[in-house]
Amino acid sequence: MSKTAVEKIFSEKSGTDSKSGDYIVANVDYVMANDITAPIAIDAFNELGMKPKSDKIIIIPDHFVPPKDINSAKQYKKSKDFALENGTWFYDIGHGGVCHQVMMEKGFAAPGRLIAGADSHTNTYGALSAISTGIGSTEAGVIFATGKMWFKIPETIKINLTGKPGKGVEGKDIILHVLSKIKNGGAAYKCMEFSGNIKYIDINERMTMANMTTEAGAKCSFFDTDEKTIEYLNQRNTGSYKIVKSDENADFSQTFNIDMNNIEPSIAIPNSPDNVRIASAIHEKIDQAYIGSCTNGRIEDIRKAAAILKGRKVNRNVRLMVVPASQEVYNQALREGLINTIVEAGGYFSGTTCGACLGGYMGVLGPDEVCISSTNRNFIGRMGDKTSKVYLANPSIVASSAILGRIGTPEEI
Ligand SMILES: CC(C)[C@H](C(=O)O)[C@@H](O)C(=O)O
Ligand code: SF4
Repeated sequence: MSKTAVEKIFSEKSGTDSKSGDYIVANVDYVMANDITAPIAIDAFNELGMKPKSDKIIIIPDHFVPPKDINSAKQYKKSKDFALENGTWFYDIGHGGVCHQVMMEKGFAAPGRLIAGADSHTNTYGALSAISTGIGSTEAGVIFATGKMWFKIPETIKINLTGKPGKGVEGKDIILHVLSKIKNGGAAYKCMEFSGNIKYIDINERMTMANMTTEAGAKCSFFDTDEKTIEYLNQRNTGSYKIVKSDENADFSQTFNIDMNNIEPSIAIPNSPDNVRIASAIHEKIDQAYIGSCTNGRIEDIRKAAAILKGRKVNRNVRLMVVPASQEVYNQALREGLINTIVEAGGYFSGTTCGACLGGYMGVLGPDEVCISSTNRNFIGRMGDKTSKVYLANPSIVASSAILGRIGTPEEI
């Protein structure tokens, strides 16, 4: 029987011959939790009175670290104590970063793996042909103890990419375009598989796209393994993995044909990531420009921002925040002199954290403030006060807007 990639991986992990719609219990390769979700998972785990499957557990404090207040210090400490006591994988402040970026960098994400994470953007590792999905914190606690979890195998929506992205079109623009078609919730409990001309899309951009499949409600995402995937994996300590792909005649629940020639640099306007407009049509005045997060806080994103900021100045009415997605990204930006460029332009460059992406700290928006952001969500109050507004765009547009003092594209500076 022909199968989709997701059907193949779930069949293998459950030792069954299953198809979409089947309920199975699967062996999970890794389970990840962060400083918000690990404390809840630990409580659930403790109730079970079992020994932890430590080699499968990865704890990555990121949301409110370095701790911003006493409560976040308690969450961080509880996560860290559990990790150290039980010998799980643990990436402390100074060694880690935003959980999804760290999962990719440290080689946990690899083709054919099944990874569960107590964070909704765990979908990101589909960029490396893994099946990875966000789960509840208490479910994560059960995987800590058993190494297994039940799943309903999702159907797969095929996103068939034709053509070639034009000038200024990045992975962010492609996924915003896809979201504008598929809509918020349009892929609920489905796998979004990107196929066709993925050769034009670099791994960092595939990560951005896989990351934002969560905003369509997708259970997971999937890109085929190609030369770019292998090149990325060869630089990481992945151990062995198995390349899996959908059969030609597999049963896809829906196919979307997207011609990348028709995609323009785009912006999601408040208050939903699927509320997408052509970037050149938006000129709103801004108070903050934010580059960071698991969506677009990678070295490639910071390079793009620095190239635009070089020799220019951030508008006096704007605070530009650049927050690398991991310590590795930070270190690389330092080596390449990108931090100098950004700081000399008047930007604020911070250590790695989720921080303002979810309105936590380090750039929270006040009443009526407007932010252009390279992150993934612009819901009401996402980055601060409920009257504040968030526009989502690629990092090049965020950097040019920081210079202009209003939303604008690199062509306008
Ligand atoms: C706090 C965390 C559980 C949450 C998520 O699950 O996605 C956060 O990362 C977010 O982006 O909103
Ligand atoms: S960077 Fe933002 S979207 Fe990503 S895990 Fe952190 S809070 Fe969630």
